[in-house]
Amino acid sequence: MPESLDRKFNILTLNAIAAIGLNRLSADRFQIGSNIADPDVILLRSHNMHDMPIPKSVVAIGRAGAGTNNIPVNQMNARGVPVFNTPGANANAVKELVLAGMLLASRNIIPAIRFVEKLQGDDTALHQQVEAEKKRFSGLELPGQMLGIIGLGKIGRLVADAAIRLGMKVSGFDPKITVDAAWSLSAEVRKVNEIETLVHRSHVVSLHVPLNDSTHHLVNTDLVAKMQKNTILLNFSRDEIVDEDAILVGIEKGSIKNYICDFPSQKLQHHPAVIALPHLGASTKEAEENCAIMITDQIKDYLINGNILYSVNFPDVTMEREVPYRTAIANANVPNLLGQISTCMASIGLNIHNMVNKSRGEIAYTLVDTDKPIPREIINAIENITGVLMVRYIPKLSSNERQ
Ligand SMILES: NC(=O)c1ccc[n+]([C@@H]2O[C@H](COP(=O)([O-])OP(=O)(O)OC[C@H]3O[C@@H](n4cnc5c(N)ncnc54)[C@H](O)[C@@H]3O)[C@@H](O)[C@H]2O)c1
Ligand SMILES: O=C(O)[C@H](O)COP(=O)(O)O
Repeated sequence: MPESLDRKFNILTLNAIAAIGLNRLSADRFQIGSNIADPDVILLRSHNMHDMPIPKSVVAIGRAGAGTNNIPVNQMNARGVPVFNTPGANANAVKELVLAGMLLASRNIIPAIRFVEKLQGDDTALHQQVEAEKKRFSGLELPGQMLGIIGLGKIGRLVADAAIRLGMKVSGFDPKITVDAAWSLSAEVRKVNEIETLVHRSHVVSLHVPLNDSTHHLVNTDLVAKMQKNTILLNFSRDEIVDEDAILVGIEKGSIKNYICDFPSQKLQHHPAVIALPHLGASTKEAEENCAIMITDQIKDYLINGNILYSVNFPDVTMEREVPYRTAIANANVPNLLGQISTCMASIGLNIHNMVNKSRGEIAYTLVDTDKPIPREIINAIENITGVLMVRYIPKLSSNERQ
């Protein structure tokens, strides 16, 4: 058995990943560190990978979290490298911060706290100033207010459920909603087909979309102009989903009462109507642990069995192991590649025991189990087929073979 089949997998971490997750990768099979050469896998949270060279050795990238805009996913497509994330694992943490933001804004809590901090005098003086000035911070209650949610995925749905329980009315806009997400949505969420209509009807608007070309500056001057007077706008998704100049104009003109976000910027810093948190949405012990457990389990199953679950660029592909000899192939989604792969295997009389092939956009992924081991020259021949992007031969080694 070639040495390379029995070596440890190298895992490079670019951010701190909760130990409860990393501990699932046993030391006999995985070497993990923040300074590992020739990594098989890169694990990260928000580290920006766009400007770093990604070693040729990398066969997967695991994002312990939801957003993958910090990862060059298109570049990985071209290399046949799946990028994984952890849908839903930090959704409750974000939901709680959205609720906090909504309450902070609707009850004017931040300026009220600042007012109290500046009070001077003895208790009698403090009491007099409090009672004289508290009307400045009078707020609104949430029941009956309309919350408009843009993006009804893992987080948007939880925000909708919580808001309904608080007595709010909820509308949602999500032209790309998945069937699963639609099934799990409360029947009380009113579907709105145009984003302009949604913001026009809402007292509070919350953004829960990924950042990509189609959502960049989704909230722009035109959309802000459609908002009701005194809208509370929450952005716990990504900074570039809003045009910050449009936010400032909206505040100036009175259509935005408060902008609450998780992404501080120089332009918005110190603005009295802006509440900015330091990207805290997923920063709870529970979310960090959920994400770490989920991503390490996905990566382990991919490295050892070739199975893919929750990738943002590859289809979900899993197959039970009935025989030890498995090959995983990533290729361009073009005609006749499967035929060429099976011809390669048949050329030395290899019998295919089981096979699964799925495609997603321009990528296809195949798991092939054979009754016998595959010689290196056949793997090389498959690698040389035009359109094949990555081949991994991942036999399940017996304890004898592993020694
Ligand atoms: N602040 C934080 O710490 C934090 C934590 C987690 C996630 N996030 C951000 O929140 C985003 C959403 O997370 P999620 O877990 O809910 O993801 P998700 O994939 O479950 O949901 C995203 C939803 O947005 C919808 N969508 C896509 N484009 C849209 C568009 N143009 N208009 C309306 N809807 C659109 C999709 O159909 C999907 O239903 C992440 O991509 C990430 O950027 C931030
Ligand atoms: O997309 C996400 O999951 C969040 O933005 C969380 O990012 P973090 O893992 O860096 O806190």
